[in-house]
Amino acid sequence: MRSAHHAETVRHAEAELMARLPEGTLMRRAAAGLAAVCADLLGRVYGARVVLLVGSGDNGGDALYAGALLARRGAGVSAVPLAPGRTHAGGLAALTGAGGRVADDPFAVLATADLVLDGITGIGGRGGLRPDAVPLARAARGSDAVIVAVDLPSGTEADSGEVRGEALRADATVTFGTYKPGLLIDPAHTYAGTVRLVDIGLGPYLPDPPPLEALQHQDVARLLPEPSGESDKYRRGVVGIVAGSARYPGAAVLAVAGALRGGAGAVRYVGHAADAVIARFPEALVHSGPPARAGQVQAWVVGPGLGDDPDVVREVLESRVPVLVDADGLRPLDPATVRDRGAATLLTPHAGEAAALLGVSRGRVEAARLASVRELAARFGATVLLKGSTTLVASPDGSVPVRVNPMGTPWLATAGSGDVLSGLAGSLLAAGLGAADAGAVAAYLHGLAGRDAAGRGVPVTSFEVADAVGGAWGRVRSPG
Ligand SMILES: NC(=O)C1=CN([C@@H]2O[C@H](COP(=O)(O)OP(=O)(O)OC[C@H]3O[C@@H](n4cnc5c(N)ncnc54)[C@H](OP(=O)(O)O)[C@@H]3O)[C@@H](O)[C@H]2O)[C@@H](O)CC1
Ligand SMILES: [K+]
Repeated sequence: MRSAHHAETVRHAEAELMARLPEGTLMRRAAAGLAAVCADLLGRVYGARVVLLVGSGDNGGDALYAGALLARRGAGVSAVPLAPGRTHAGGLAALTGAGGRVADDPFAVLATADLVLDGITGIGGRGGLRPDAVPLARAARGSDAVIVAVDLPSGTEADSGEVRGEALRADATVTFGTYKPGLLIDPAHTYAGTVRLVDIGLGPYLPDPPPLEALQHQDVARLLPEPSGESDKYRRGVVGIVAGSARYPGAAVLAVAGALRGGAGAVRYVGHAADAVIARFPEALVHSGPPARAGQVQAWVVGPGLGDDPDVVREVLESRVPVLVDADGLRPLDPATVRDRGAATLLTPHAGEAAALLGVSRGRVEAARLASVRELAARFGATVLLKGSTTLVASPDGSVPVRVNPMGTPWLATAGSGDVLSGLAGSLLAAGLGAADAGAVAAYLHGLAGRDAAGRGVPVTSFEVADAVGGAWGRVRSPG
């Protein structure tokens, strides 16, 4: 599991740890880890041209100490202070002592740099880059240099992943002590490049559980349902899929495709696309409805391609089993009805649907994904999976960590992809996973399957993604 903590929490942990250590130890640890990553990226340090963009705080200090270490190994290191007079004094002395210098012409050194370290702001930064930093960030981006952000890409918000203005686009980010939420959540995530964590010993001082976490293979493997020796198909769970319409039969077929790969013992389809479903998946049980008469299920999925059918959504929500509501099912949703349910509810909106539920613009949801998913979960008293390239899963209890899916891929932004995901997550619900686990595991497998299906670098269809889920499941179980 990868954990992320907010800036304020990191500061508290840092203060506790620093009280036990000689002054400057943490910054030296951070700088050593940072310099090691830079050396790795450069391949050959001797003779490399390194430029440090140095802000007024400790983020700049980290860059200066790391620059000093690289200078000692023979790199030509130039510092560009953005707030001369407020530059970290110890760091600047270390750099000049090691043979580094302050650049006379920042744009000239940036034009020929091999590596640029972004030490403008870290967890103390607010808002986007200030006007004086913007041309420097652009010059760095316009050069051939590898750009390494110190702790965070400057201009991104550590706690929320928001980008309020211009920010520096890095190829890699070296972060200290713990991940910051912004490194894992879009839009800031896309500015961070590859993220490397340097352990500076903060672990014992950070709260557990964290506010945000990202599953990894072994976490998903632990959560996957496992049929026991006595399982028959009904004990393994039946998932009911209420989806599709005469107009959109394809959504039903795709949701069933996802559900068949999610570990439930059987898939019961209810609706107007039964012929299309059975033609493609003869193993599915089909019923023309209504859902209450279709037979027992351990979880329902309602919504993909359903069209306008508020009555069927209401009927499914009245059931006593977990319900996943997606797509058209989200439109008629009333918070009180969902809050009053006796079983778990998992809502799976994309940004546009989340915006409609919250009564805000889609742009607002996309800019503030973490706040939006939390707000929805609180308002509906439900687990909410907000789709996107960094899918988030929030629980109704705000003290439970929000899960961020690290496996997203832009290849999944394709028609029908969400239908497969909802079937898959519903199947995991029927197999007995809790709503947050079902959502996070489904997003993970779906992302991995999307990456696998697009492995040849060609566009993928949603069926191909569904087909790749089995392989993803196997790989998570036995990596390598
Ligand atoms: N905590 C830890 O465990 C460890 C922390 N370490 C490191 O310390 C970093 C945090 O350092 P920090 O607190 O000095 O803040 P930092 O991010 O350098 O910003 C400082 C100043 O920048 C300014 N400023 C604000 N917004 C701005 C903007 N948009 N554009 C330009 N400037 C802006 C503002 O000053 P102002 O100009 O407003 O007076 C603000 O006070 C952390 O990220 C990590 O790298 C490691 O060394 C070891 C362990
Ligand atoms: K930075």
